[in-house]
Amino acid sequence: MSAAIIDGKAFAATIRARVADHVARLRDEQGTAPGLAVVLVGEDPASQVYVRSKGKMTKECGMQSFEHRLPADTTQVDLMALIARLNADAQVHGILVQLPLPAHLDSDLVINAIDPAKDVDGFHVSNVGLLGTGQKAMVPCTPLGCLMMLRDHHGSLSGMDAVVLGRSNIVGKPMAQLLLGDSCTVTIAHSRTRDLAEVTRRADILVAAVGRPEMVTGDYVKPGATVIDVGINRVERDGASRLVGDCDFASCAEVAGAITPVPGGVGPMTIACLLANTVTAFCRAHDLKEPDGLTA
Ligand SMILES: NC(=O)C1=CN([C@@H]2O[C@H](COP(=O)(O)OP(=O)(O)OC[C@H]3O[C@@H](n4cnc5c(N)ncnc54)[C@H](OP(=O)(O)O)[C@@H]3O)[C@@H](O)[C@H]2O)C=CC1
Ligand SMILES: Nc1nc(=O)c2c([nH]1)NC[C@@H]1CN(c3ccc(C(=O)N[C@@H](CCC(=O)O)C(=O)O)cc3)C=[N+]21
Repeated sequence: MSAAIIDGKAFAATIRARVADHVARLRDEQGTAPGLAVVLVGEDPASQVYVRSKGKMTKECGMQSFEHRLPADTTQVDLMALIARLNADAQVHGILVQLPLPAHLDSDLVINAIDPAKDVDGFHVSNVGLLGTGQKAMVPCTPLGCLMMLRDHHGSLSGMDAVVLGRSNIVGKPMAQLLLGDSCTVTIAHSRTRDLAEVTRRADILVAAVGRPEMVTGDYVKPGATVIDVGINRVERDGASRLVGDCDFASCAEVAGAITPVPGGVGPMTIACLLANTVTAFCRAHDLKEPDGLTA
C-alpha cells in the first residue's frame, strides 16, 4: 500500500471541537444554544443507528437535540404538519428529515416544505439554486465534508481534474458544484457512462458515490490520485456484518496518492458538517458573524 490515509474521523473531531467552542460562546452571549431537529419515519435499523449518533454528538457539542420518530405509516399530511411546527419553533435552527422516506411519502414535497434557512441538509430547491449560482447557501453535509478533506489535503484544488462517480441530488450533484466552485474541471459519471474506468482514470480527484460495495478497484484510479470514498455499504463477510465503501480499499490504496477509509472517512465528516451547518443556521437567523472555516 502506498496511499496516505485521510483520517476523516480525526478531522471530524476537530470540527466538532470548533463547533462546541462556538456553541459555548453563543450560549454566553445570546443566552441560548442552536437546536437541531431530526425526523425519522419508520424503523430502518441503519437509520436508527445514524439518528442516535447524530443526537448524541449534537448534545456533546452543547446544542439542543430534538428527535421525532414517527411510525412507518405516517401520512403526508401529518408529516407536513410536523415540518410546519418545526419551521415555526424558535428553538429549532436546523431540520433534517432522514432519507429515504417510506415509498408512500413524497420526499420532494417534504424537503421543499422546510424553511430554507433551517434546511441544514441543503436539499431545498432554494439552497440547490443558491449553491449552483455561487450564492450563500446551506451546503449538503456529505459533499461539504468531502470538500473540507480535499482542501485540507491539497490546499488549492484549482485546475485539478475531478471525477464524481454518481449523480444523486444528495451527494453527486452538489459535490460536483462544490468542486466546480473550487475551480476543478469536473466530470460527473453514472450508470450510463461509457468506458467508466477510462473516465475515472483521468481524475486527480475521484469521488465515489455509487452505492455499490467495493465497485471501484485500483484499475479505475490514476496513479497518485486522491480517492474520496463516500459509500457506506453493510455487507456480510465471513459470517459477520461489516461496513465497506464503494471503493475496494486494498487495490485503490496500491495506486492512489491518498484515500479515505470506510469507516472513519466521509461518514464522521458528514455528521460534523451537519453540526457546523446548524451553528451556521443559528448565526444567520440571529444576524451574527458566522464561524470561520465551518462553511464552504
Ligand atoms: N458517508 C455519508 O455520509 C453518506 C454516504 N452515502 C453513501 O453514498 C453512496 C451513494 O449514495 P447516493 O448518492 O444516495 O446513491 P444513489 O443510489 O442515489 O445514487 C447512486 C449513483 O451511482 C450511479 N451508479 C450506480 N451504479 C453504477 C454503476 N455500476 N456504474 C456507474 N454508476 C453507477 C447511479 O447512476 P444513475 O443515476 O445512472 O442510476 C447514481 O447516479 C451510498 O453507498 C450511500 O450509502 C450517502 C449519503 C451520505
Ligand atoms: N436527510 C439525510 N441526510 C443525510 O445526511 C443522510 C440521510 N438523510 N440518510 C442516510 C445517509 C447516510 N448518512 C451517513 C452519515 C454518517 C455515517 C457515519 O458516521 N458512518 C461511520 C460509521 C457508522 C457505523 O459504524 O455504522 C463511518 O463511516 O465511520 C454514515 C452514514 C447520512 N445520510
